[in-house]
Amino acid sequence: MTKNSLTFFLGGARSGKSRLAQEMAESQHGSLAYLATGQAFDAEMADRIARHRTDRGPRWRTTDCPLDLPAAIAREAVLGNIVLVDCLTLWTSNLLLSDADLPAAQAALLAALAAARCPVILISNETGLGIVPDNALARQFRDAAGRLHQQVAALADTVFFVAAGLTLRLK
Ligand SMILES: Nc1nc2c(ncn2[C@@H]2O[C@H](COP(=O)(O)OP(=O)(O)OP(=O)(O)O)[C@@H](O)[C@H]2O)c(=O)[nH]1
Repeated sequence: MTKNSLTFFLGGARSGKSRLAQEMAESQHGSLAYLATGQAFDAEMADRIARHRTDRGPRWRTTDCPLDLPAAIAREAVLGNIVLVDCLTLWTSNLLLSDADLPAAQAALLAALAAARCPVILISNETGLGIVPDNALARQFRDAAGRLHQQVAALADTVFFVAAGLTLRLK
């Protein structure tokens, strides 16, 4: 990982991608910034978030950014921290559910990533491998996530696909 490298971990739910991404960040010297897009809408998610916080330990500083992820990346980049974004999937779904301008938000994210002068590691769920969802919102989500993944992967220096705790290097 170089000073301003961009690394992208893409994989299924519970594939191990968060652990692998965290280990990569923790192997570096420097301050660690965790940008969380998840929101505790119910007790199960609150519980999961609490466990993740404990597992990450005191070296990490966490910022919640369910919507304004590009600004959060820009702030951390100024500080020169190692930035881990978990995850683009929930960010996309948060934007869709809040009726935000998705193409504009995605363009702002790509601009923030291109401008960042610090190592950034991004995590996202590959949700596009199943059959066509039968509701319109799910299809909109799947298409938006797929398009974003292509753009992030094009910008990234390194891209891993994660399955069963193992990585396949795509780029
Ligand atoms: N708000 C908030 N969300 C968090 C925090 N820690 C983790 N999360 C969210 O938890 C989610 C990841 O957790 P899981 O759903 O258990 O992981 P997963 O991606 O399915 O599983 P793996 O592939 O094994 O990483 C991400 O969407 C994060 O945003 C936190 O401190 N605050």
